[in-house]
Amino acid sequence: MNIALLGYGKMGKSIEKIALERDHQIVLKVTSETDTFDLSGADVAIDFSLPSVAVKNIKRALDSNVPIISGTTGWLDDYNEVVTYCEQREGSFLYASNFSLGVNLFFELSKKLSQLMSEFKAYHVTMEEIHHTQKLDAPSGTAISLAEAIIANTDYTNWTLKEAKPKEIHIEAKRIENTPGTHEISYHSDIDTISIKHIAHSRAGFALGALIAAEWISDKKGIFTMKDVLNIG
Ligand SMILES: NC(=O)C1=CN([C@@H]2O[C@H](COP(=O)(O)OP(=O)(O)OC[C@H]3O[C@@H](n4cnc5c(N)ncnc54)[C@H](OP(=O)(O)O)[C@@H]3O)[C@@H](O)[C@H]2O)C=CC1
Ligand SMILES: O=C(O)C1=N[C@H](C(=O)O)C[C@H](O)C1
Repeated sequence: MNIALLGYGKMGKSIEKIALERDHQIVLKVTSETDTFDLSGADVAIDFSLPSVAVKNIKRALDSNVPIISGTTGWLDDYNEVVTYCEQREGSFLYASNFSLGVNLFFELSKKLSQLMSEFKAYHVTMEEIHHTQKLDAPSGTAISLAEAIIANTDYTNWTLKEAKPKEIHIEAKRIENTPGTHEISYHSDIDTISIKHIAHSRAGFALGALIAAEWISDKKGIFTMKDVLNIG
């Protein structure tokens, strides 16, 4: 497969390594230094760039009729607009806040736990996410996905980085050098705490998941999520 990398930073480079191992070719690498680019030689585009440029990149790929997956976080206020743009062009688009198999299993585990815990009002939920210090957005896209799923399955109404009021989920976003991504969800009562935690040991899981998604979407039309790719949930 001929792959265009829209963003060639920490994730773009991790994806390149695994792509070459899987016999794909990288035909384009776009960075902040790139003035103009041509996607005509690409079978699929993979966007891991910046919150401020992701929407423009995704639209560029859709305009070129190239299937696009995006892992960039922090731009989701524009998600519905991108979906409409994709539908109008009958294109192919997949966004995931986290491409790793482990986190996608963790999403399912958290959903089931939230359904169980919603009956037990003595417990309240909090979340902690830890990432490297270069991360631009907080909370992480993964933490937002986790919180939104809890909200959909319980009486919680919203998440906050500030002190939580009743029915709010407090998310603590910590930044520590060289931390690829850790997410922990805890249900606290006066008597005890129940926690589940996912720790990424490297970026390899995100990169492998992104490539699997790129391979999967390359011959499809529509708007997808990792649930479609992994067939879980
Ligand atoms: N969904 C998931 O599974 C994961 C998502 N992420 C998300 O992916 C994004 C990227 O992460 P990461 O690789 O660590 O970040 P980096 O900062 O390491 O890389 C960002 C890249 O985007 C490039 N860039 C800047 N401007 C543009 C532009 N206009 N068009 C295209 N590329 C541009 C940068 O260029 P330059 O090199 O010149 O600075 C750089 O190469 C973040 O939003 C992060 O949260 C990260 C890991 C997993
Ligand atoms: O910026 C990162 O590094 C990561 N970002 C994603 C997020 O915001 O959830 C996924 C992963 O945790 C790494």
